[in-house]
Amino acid sequence: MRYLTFALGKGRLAKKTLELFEKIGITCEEMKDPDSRKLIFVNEELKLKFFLSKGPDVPTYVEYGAADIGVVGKDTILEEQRKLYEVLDLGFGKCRMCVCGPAGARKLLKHQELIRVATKYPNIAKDYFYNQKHQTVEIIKLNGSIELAPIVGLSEVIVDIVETGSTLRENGLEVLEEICPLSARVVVNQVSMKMENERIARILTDLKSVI
Ligand SMILES: Nc1ncnc2c1ncn2[C@@H]1O[C@H](COP(=O)(O)OP(=O)(O)OP(=O)(O)O)[C@@H](O)[C@H]1O
Ligand SMILES: O=P(O)(O)OC[C@H]1O[C@H](OP(=O)(O)OP(=O)(O)O)[C@H](O)[C@@H]1O
Repeated sequence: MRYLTFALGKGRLAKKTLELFEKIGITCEEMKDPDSRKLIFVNEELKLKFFLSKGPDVPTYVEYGAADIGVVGKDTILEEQRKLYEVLDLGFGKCRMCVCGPAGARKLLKHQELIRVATKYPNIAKDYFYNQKHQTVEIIKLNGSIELAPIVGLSEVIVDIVETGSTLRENGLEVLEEICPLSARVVVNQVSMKMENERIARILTDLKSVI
């Protein structure tokens, strides 16, 4: 039997993902060591391998078949636009993709003005403004602390993740429009889905029974 390989994002979703796998009897003790710098872990008995990558790289590993299965946020799936199957909503990592800014920016959106949009998610922002709202905007790609952009005058609004809303509140910003709800999803390589259908289907059934 060949190894089934799982790609997990090493950020916020990792702990809950491992807890969920543990509930269905898939454990990888080694992965829980917070001091470890090791990136790939093997469970010989179950013939499974797990590796930790940057979240946005999970869909890449899965598309190319370097991983059979991945767990990643819906935001990353939408942004990366990789060829894969999204098969299960795990129901954790819940948050929303939103257009945010100071209250005063509301009228700029309403009047479809040519505004600047700062974001870590340029593809999601483009799709929302160009295809859904038919509003021409300038997209400015940032890599983090997106809420800074409207405060320092880099952009009028941002497209970013909102979970509790604390970051917005503490910076005098608010949700202006909601783009879509987000949560952690299981993704599967398109060839693995056929070649390893039985094993993958069993894992998905087990996961569904505990979420
Ligand atoms: N408050 C939140 N902020 C950001 N992401 C969240 C939040 N709540 C849940 N998530 C989900 O967790 C996923 C992982 O987020 P995390 O911040 O750990 O890594 P990342 O932003 O993908 O990568 P990095 O921070 O290393 O650039 C996100 O893609 C999103 O789906
Ligand atoms: O609604 P809240 O609960 O405040 O969470 C949302 C914030 O958390 C994320 O940032 P993160 O901590 O990943 O830092 P980053 O902006 O540097 O990526 C996200 O980009 C928001 O800034």
